[in-house]
Amino acid sequence: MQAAGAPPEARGWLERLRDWPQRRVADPAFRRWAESSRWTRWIARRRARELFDLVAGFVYSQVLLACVQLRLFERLQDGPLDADALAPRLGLAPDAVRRLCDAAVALRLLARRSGERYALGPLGAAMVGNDAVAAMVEHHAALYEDLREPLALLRGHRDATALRRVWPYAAAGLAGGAAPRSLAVDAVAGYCALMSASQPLVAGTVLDAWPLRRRRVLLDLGGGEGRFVEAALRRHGALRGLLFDLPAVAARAEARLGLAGLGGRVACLGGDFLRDRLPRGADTISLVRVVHDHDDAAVRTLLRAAHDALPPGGQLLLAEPMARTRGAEAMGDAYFGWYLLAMGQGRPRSADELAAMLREAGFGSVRAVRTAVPLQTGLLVAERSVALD
Ligand SMILES: CC(C)=CCC/C(C)=C/CC/C(C)=C/C=C/C(C)=C/C=C/C=C(C)/C=C/C=C(C)/C=C/C=C(C)/C=C/CC(C)(C)O
Ligand SMILES: C[S@@+](CC[C@H](N)C(=O)[O-])C[C@H]1O[C@@H](n2cnc3c(N)ncnc32)[C@H](O)[C@@H]1O
Repeated sequence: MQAAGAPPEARGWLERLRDWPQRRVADPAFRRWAESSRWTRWIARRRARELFDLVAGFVYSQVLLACVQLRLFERLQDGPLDADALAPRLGLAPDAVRRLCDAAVALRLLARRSGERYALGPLGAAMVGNDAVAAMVEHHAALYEDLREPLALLRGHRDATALRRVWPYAAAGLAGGAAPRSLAVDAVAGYCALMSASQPLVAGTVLDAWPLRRRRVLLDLGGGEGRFVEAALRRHGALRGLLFDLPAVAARAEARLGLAGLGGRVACLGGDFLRDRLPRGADTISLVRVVHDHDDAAVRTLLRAAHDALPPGGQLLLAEPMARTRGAEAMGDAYFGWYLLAMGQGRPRSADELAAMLREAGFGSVRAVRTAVPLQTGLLVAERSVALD
């Protein structure tokens, strides 16, 4: 194996072959030739468009944000409207409506119809009633504030990031940060609401991929306000639930699940899953959008504790967006990689890395389960061996 960064002549022929096109493209004279040749210019145009999308990504995001804030997609649900009809409903001048809608058409959020009317486009249609994605889009103000100076983030110069205020348990390791266990109910309200609103991206996808038939008790670790446990209990009438989260969050879950009429089937327990003994009695444990929040040492502690809390044959479901997801690579290492950098802890991990950590924690078998939309969540199911381990 060659050391990374080895000189070209020292590298294997296969690697040099693979890198050859990029070396050619990196030469401005080659690019000039390839842009004008009839055989290659389609590739040049496609690369130009892809690169332009990276340059302009923030602008596109803000067009989407404006549409979400104005509830534009819902307003077009009953049929196309022109700028004059939209203007009073959006509280904008007709020219501003056209500016927004033309941009949205270019991004396939909207589509143009005769009579200068605007209709839902293929991407805008998928946003109608999609409160989960809308909530994510709206909270990105904090992320973008932190990303304004990417090098400061990379160099670790930004302790007081906006995202750390959104996720106060991530600030717990910092000087002056509260221990997660002592966070107040209103300190967790913001992220609990965001997680509740976005849980529809996850719960149905996970439970479709891995129904909890024949499972008796589900313990949802870091279960937030209980949306996942609620979805599982509603699907499986005989299932009972346990929810474990920080005390302030568990209290919110208990109140919400009680109002939802599930108080008799779920117990909500407050504690710190990195320091406290986990409750016993569950044959299934779920970690939904929890592991990527934590650094490797904490994940090892958590997975080992989950393993020890399960009986032989017990199952652990680990569901979260995963790095290197085929077809959604940018979601993992680019989006979540930088989101978690700004948040101050954790990292996205690939299914293979997570599987290795699960085995290291003692699980005898680990399988990757395909979900309908892997961009929204991947899923690993690990089983504690029946034989003594
Ligand atoms: C009818 C005819 C003739 C043709 C139709 C053709 C057809 C079949 C079209 C398909 C239509 C369809 C089903 C579209 C589906 C679209 C979907 C599923 C879109 C999904 C989009 C999901 C998105 C954009 C998800 C975004 C998620 C984000 C940004 C999540 C962020 C999560 C964060 C920040 C979590 C934070 C938690 C922490 C701190 C990391 O732990
Ligand atoms: C990103 S949220 C996910 C919530 C929920 N599972 C979901 O998918 O909607 C992570 C959850 O882990 C909880 N959490 C973080 N650190 C914790 C700790 N040390 N002990 C217990 N819960 C913790 C947070 O309070 C939060 O509810």
